[in-house]
Amino acid sequence: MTQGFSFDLHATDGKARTGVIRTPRGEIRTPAFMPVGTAGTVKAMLPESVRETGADIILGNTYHLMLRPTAELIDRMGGLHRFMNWHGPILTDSGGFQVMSLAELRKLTERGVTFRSHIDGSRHELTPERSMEIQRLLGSDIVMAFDECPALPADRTRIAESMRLSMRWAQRSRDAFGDRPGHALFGIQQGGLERDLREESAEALKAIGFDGYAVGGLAVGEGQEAMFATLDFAPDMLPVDKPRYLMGVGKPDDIVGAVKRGIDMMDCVLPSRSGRTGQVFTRHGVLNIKNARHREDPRPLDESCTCPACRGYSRAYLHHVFRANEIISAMLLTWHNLHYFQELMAGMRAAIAEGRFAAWEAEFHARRALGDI
Ligand SMILES: O=c1[nH]cnc2c(CCNCC3CCCCC3)c3[nH]c(NCc4cccs4)nc3cc12
Ligand SMILES: [Zn+2]
Repeated sequence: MTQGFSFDLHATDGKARTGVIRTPRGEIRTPAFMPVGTAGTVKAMLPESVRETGADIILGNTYHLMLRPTAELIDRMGGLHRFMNWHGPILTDSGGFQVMSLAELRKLTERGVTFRSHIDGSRHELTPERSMEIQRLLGSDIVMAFDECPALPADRTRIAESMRLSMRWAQRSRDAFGDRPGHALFGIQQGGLERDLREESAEALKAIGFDGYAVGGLAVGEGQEAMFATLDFAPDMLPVDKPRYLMGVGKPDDIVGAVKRGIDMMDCVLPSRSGRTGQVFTRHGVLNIKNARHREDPRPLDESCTCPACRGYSRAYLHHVFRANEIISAMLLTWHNLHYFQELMAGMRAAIAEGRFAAWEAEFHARRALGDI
């Protein structure tokens, strides 16, 4: 076990778990939702505001930061925590997933991926070794192994070959990561929706040994039913005493279903990105503030929400500033959505600790069935 990094399980309720991940930069209450700080910022939010929403940890984005301003510059500035003034834990992704979805002229080989920057067309290479170096330069507390996530739909042969490549890259990530007390390296399980391939991947990762284990290869278009069917068996293949991180999830009901199946950590751009498009998450479901029906509505977004948007502003105002494309619109809607996602996590942590997760889940779904929100 990497010293300075530990995971304490406090309670379980069915497959749902609640606990704390301890790191030298602070504790992470699980189940945890991790806001995405793409290019060194959680868009439209000050770091202290992100903290106020209840987030214990944020994500940093290796792909964006390696291109601009470069990991070497951030290292010379004292690392990402100092650079962006976020002094809690940071998890950085390996860059691999973003390369495959954002970069141009990508070339994938056993060695890694070469690509051209979507910003200025410059040529770059990402390998397990380079990804570990970049994440070290950023000063990341939780480092993700360099993996390949196959785009679905893909046939079983392609999924098996991709998973086996990711397992070879997982070993190279582990070897290159070295021994960094207080810093953790997470492996990523692949294998699509196939039970035997997921098993082979889990066994390979456990043989290498990681401080935490991610369930990758999901939330890539398979749909919620297939994702939950896979989560009915995949997390159980991973060590019970280490954190389990489901990558890229998700909508509130995806998050609840994942926690119910034993997931401890999740990340998603949804609350921040959709906030900027006017999509608002409330306990009664989703609304879009640009809809004309909010034009003269004096009510807050959510009567029972204590965030600054709900304490100080009406839907009519938020409708106006959204339509006028005012900067405060992105600020208030992002704050509200991040606050809502953190409230969701806090509600589940308490429910699991008190052995009433099933009742909490039933109420979560019932609230959303109400009519006009
Ligand atoms: O197997 C995977 N390996 C590695 N990363 C994955 C990610 C990216 C997780 N968020 C990274 C963040 C780093 C900081 C910037 C923002 C992303 C996934 N995201 C999704 N679904 C959501 C999706 C998002 C886009 C297309 S699908 N499935 C994923 C599967 C994997
Ligand atoms: Zn609110």
